[in-house]
Amino acid sequence: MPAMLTDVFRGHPIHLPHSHQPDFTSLRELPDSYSWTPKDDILFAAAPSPPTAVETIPLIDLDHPDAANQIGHACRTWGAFQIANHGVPLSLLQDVEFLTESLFGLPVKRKLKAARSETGVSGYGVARIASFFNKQMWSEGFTITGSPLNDFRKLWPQDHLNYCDIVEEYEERMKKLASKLMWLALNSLGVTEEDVEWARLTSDLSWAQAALQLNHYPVCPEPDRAMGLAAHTDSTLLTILYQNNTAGLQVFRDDLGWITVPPVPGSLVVNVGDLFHILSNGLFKSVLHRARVNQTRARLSVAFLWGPQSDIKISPVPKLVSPLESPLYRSVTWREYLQTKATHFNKALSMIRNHREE
Ligand SMILES: C=C1C[C@]23C[C@@]1(O)CC[C@H]2[C@@]12CCC[C@@](C)(C(=O)O1)[C@H]2[C@@H]3C(=O)O
Ligand SMILES: O=C(O)CCC(=O)C(=O)O
Ligand SMILES: [Fe+2]
Repeated sequence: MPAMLTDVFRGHPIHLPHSHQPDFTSLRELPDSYSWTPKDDILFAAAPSPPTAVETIPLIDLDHPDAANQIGHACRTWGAFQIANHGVPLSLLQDVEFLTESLFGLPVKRKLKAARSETGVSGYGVARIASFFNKQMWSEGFTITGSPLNDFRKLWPQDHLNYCDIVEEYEERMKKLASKLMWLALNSLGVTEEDVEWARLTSDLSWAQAALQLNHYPVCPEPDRAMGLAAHTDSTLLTILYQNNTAGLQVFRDDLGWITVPPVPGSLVVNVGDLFHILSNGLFKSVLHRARVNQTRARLSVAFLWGPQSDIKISPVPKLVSPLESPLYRSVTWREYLQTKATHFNKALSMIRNHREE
């Protein structure tokens, strides 16, 4: 039985105030506990891109003959890109959006019946990274790992099976797409399946696993002072994100500041996660991103967080390490990395970095 994400935080309990989750719709003013300043997050006020900024992450057509190189370039420069012609039916994206809207539209009391436990991964609550900030985020989330059946039964006693079917189909499509994207990106560096031992051993993707994170950013009375989801990198190999038609996702570039990722109907956003940064020996950037909120429109997003089975050791592909240097990172399992992230948050990558002799 492979080690599952479900168990990852068993020894890492976290106390988050899910049960104090407000009914956002009833708040006419931003409570002080939700008002962010640069003191709460040093990047809070970092150069926001002007609304007219022309530069943003590329939109790549997966049917384009040069898609692999375009993806490789985007992974090296932005650590993120959008994709069109990805093969996931629009009707399935609409079903997932409908499910997400229905879930967060339930009364808070009902959602709390499926609250995430202190040592668990699945369920309703605030994002795990909330524990690293003094201020609260203007959002609510629901995480799915493994079967959502138990949680969904609590949320929708009557029609949970329909919702389970949507999740199952979505995850099936996403896992194939994620694998395709990973190989396109690696191929652009000259890396093939022969070079990645753990992926070579199984052809059916059984080396991989995923979590699905549903996010809801309600309408906010003072969006400029609020934060939907604070700046973070994902701990994944890749994350595939569906966003509804309301802007809010921003990615950070040292040279440009925060750049908004405009929603493009039918397309999906792809983020390079920390494990892909490690695997590529630092060539691909894991993108720092966050979600801002909106005064007139609620925002929804669905993140497919994809990585290897918890006990597979990920280390830089030898082909990408110069013979004169040691690999940039030591090897790490997803379990170990998530636990390091749960304790050290944005210092996690530097904690597994090999320090080179000067
Ligand atoms: C697999 C995972 C990645 C994640 C932690 C988790 O165990 C399940 C939730 C994921 C999520 C989603 C929102 C942002 C994030 C940083 C968080 O707090 O929970 C990510 C975690 C991550 O990528 O580290
Ligand atoms: O809502 C978004 O656009 C970002 C969500 C996100 O970063 C996440 O779920 O990890
Ligand atoms: Fe994220």
